[in-house]
Amino acid sequence: MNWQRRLFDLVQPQRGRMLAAFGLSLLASLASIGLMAVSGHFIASMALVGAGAAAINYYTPAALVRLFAILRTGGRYAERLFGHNATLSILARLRGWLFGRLIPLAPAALAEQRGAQLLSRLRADIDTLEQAYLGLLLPSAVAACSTVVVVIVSLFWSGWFALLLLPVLLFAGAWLPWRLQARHADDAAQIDRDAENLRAAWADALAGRAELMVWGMEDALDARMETLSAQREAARARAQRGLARADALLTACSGIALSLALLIGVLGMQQRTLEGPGLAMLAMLALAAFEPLLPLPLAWSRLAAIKAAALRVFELADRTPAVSDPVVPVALPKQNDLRLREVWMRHAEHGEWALRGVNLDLAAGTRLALVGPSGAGKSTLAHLLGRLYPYQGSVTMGGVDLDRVCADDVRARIAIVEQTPYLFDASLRDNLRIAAPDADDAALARVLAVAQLEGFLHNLPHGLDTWVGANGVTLSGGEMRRLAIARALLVDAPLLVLDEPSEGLDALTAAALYKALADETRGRSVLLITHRLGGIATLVDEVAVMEHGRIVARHDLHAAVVAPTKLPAGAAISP
Ligand SMILES: Nc1ncnc2c1ncn2[C@@H]1O[C@H](COP(=O)(O)OP(=O)(O)OP(=O)(O)O)[C@@H](O)[C@H]1O
Repeated sequence: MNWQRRLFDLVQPQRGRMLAAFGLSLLASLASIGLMAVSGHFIASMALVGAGAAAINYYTPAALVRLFAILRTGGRYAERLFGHNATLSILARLRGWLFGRLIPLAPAALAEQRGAQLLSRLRADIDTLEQAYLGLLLPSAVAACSTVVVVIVSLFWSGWFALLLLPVLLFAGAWLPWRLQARHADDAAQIDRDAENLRAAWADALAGRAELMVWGMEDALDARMETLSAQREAARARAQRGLARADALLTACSGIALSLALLIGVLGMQQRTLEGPGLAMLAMLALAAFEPLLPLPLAWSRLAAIKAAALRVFELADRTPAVSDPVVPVALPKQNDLRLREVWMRHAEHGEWALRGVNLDLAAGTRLALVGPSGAGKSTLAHLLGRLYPYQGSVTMGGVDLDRVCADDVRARIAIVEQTPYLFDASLRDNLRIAAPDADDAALARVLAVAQLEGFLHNLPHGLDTWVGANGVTLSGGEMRRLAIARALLVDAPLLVLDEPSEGLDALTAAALYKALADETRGRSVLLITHRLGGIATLVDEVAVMEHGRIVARHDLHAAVVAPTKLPAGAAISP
């Protein structure tokens, strides 16, 4: 299906609003043309009456002038109202639809997209698509229908005039805008590319402004932005010149049409087939016929950007989620024994394997620390358990493969605290309630206390209503991580996976955290991913060592001393 058809199908539910806006816009346009034509006729007639040349019916044209004037003014107002209403509904529909498509894609199927770029591009693309109706389709449809009506009306006055007017209108209303957009398609693509690069550079510069200042990179970034802006401005100037030329040609065409009207009118008067008022009316009609065509060059210059935005949005929306729920999902049994057999996983389709045949048994109630050098694949294992990436091999819980279970069911059994958790630009309360929307303040305070944030909460003037800022910008790394732990504790999951929970914490707080977590998760399984082995014996009973995507050793912490060669360099266990 081509992009126009898909876009049209998508906005189908708004067709009532779109049709209403079209009807009103056409009414306003025809009323405007009618007003000019009847006024021309009326003024010329009145002049002739004044010169004593004729007597006329004064009331009908005067009433028509008033009617057209009212319709034009009212129509324009209602057209704006309905047009913008239709556009906003289209925007809401497109945003909702795209959001629904993108969420299942994250993060695996969007792995190669930079977050800032994706965000800025989507915002801009959806805004561009919004113009497809109000900025392109509506003016084109109104211009086409108005032209047909003008030509039919002209036929009643002069067949010759209609015949000669038609090609001029077609040239100005169809050929000119089409030629303009075809000629400047490259410029439009360049403007589009530069705008996207500029937006991404801006987003990066804002997010990484501290680094840029520390490393003195502001000048380099300024220079890059200047180059991009200059390129974009040059393309815009070329496109503007093209637009100005098209506008000038359009004005020239209306002059030609006026000349034709006068020529044919004068000839008609000589042959007594037309009178003075008829000539004035034809002249005004010729001029007014170009009014609906005036927005077309600008409207059609948007086509390339709209097409590019639509193709990008559809390409993204058409991606298949890397992990999707099975067609016929199986329920998880009550048992919570986790077993991994020969599990292989990578982050991108043709990328390096991050897990290379992992075998791991985690019987219900087991508390295990997963240690190993950086890049060994520990966090990847956590992602796998969160059903965020596809894997090969077998991962079962209670004997049922997680592939056969709905991701939501898996996440109700396995709560994961990411190494770099994400906090939303919302209050502390809202960030916690993502995990348990019905949790009351007492429950939130309780899990915050387990996460050793009781004092922190106590010192906040706005308590749970405190705004944490975009990605928890107002919090320290350690506070963010503990907030994420508190969030995970709200889900009473039988298996808790903690990725570096003590990172950024002083030794005393880390020890208190492990102790509180041990009490809180009594009877449940814990998988603790960590580099810092100090104090872990409070929380876990066993240690597994991971290297190059495999588990290479496993030891009972309370029974044996861990083989030093299998621990990351510099690590030492102190119970
Ligand atoms: N999103 C990603 N896309 C591509 N490759 C990734 C991604 N995340 C991790 N990797 C790669 O996968 C491998 C395993 O990374 P992982 O984060 O699981 O290691 P880790 O043992 O948790 O390391 P650390 O202790 O430093 O957190 C690494 O080679 C890493 O570069």
